Amino acid sequence: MIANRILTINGGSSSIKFAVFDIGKTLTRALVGKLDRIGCDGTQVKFSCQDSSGKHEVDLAALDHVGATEFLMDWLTSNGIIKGVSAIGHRIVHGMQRTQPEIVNSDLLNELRRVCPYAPEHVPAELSIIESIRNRLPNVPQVVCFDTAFHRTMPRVATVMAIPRRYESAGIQRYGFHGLSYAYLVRELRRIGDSAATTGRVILAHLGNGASMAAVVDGICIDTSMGFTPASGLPMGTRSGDIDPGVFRYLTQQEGLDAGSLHRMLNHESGLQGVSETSSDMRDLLAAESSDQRAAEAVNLFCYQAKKFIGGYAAAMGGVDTLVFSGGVGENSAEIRRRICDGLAFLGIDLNPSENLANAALISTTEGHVAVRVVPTDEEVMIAHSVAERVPALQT
Ligand SMILES: Nc1ncnc2c1ncn2[C@@H]1O[C@H](COP(=O)(O)OP(=O)(O)O)[C@@H](O)[C@H]1O
Ligand SMILES: CC(=O)OP(=O)(O)O
Ligand SMILES: [Mg+2]
Repeated sequence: MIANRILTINGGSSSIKFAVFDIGKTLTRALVGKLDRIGCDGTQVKFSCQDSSGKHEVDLAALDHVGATEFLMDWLTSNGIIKGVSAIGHRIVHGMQRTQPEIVNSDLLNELRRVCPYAPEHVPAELSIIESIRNRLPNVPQVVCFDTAFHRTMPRVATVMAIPRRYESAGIQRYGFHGLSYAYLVRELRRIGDSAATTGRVILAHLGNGASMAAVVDGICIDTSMGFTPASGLPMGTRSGDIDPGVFRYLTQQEGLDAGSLHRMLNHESGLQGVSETSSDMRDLLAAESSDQRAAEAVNLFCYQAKKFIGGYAAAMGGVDTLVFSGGVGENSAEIRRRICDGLAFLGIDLNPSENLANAALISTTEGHVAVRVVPTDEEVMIAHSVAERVPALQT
């Protein structure tokens, strides 16, 4: 087989991000793109893609994940890209106890179908993408990379849930997510020579639509804010984050919500969207907060909870040497970083305002003991590396 390109697919609950890498001595990104607003009733799906010839954008009808995948594969085929693809890699949000990327076969797909109830927002859609590609390209190897794998090093004290022990056998525990992003950030810290990624205490903040943090000691994850599902921890675009279980009883008894509507409310109508009543998008809220108290409250709630997680992880690790901001909010919003770090000088966290405003790679002052960094994450390149390692024909 002539191995020359890897396609990566990062299927989210309402989006598919994709990239194509040329395989040479290193992996070179040839193309990136995204399909947005998948499965949103009556909403057009937007396709956008950037390659060396420029940007391509198409407005599509409302589509589910299979329809969006079919469009993507048709587009890649008609543009002559798919014939160069020798292997395909996917992010799978939940892998239970799995620690390594795996090549897809029928047995693995059957096993992963059993994982669906653990991450119903993500895994069914991710599997439907794999199956649709498999029908089309049965001879192209596909590799799955698990978001949970990074967190498998967490000690029991961080994974056990304080409910009756018997539920553990049903798999109820903290798993943690955003692991491909965290693995990339640790790798990047090492590449730039931050020794805390090898021997030290690091807090990684992946603040995007989905938002979480991880505490990493000597390169090993010891705790993370997402738990049994990606709905817990920090408040997010539309997810509540941590919530008092008493709310479930109240809402089921007083408001007549059933399990399905509770799930929908906590995953799709909560977080920034729920509190602001206008938008799940941090940019919209920052623009509106001076004239809209609800937007201001949503932003403040996000920053306050993020600050508390940093304090908690500093306590868990006995201090912190490096703090990393990543994800769409973490990489781009100086204002959010400023508010999160405000008042954390007692931990040695002190931002340099001009570097912070410039989204510089290092945004802390020399007076602070903590190196505060902005590192753009790259889940796609982590997937591509895993594909190159797992598919023997691709190894150079
Ligand atoms: N300049 C910015 N200022 C504030 N928020 C931003 C900025 N750029 C992007 N964001 C926010 O990043 C979030 C999306 O993050 P991203 O990591 O791209 O999402 P996803 O989880 O879908 O991958 C949105 O809330 C968006 O408003
Ligand atoms: C795991 C998770 O929450 O992923 P995303 O942020 O892509 O929704
Ligand atoms: Mg994301």
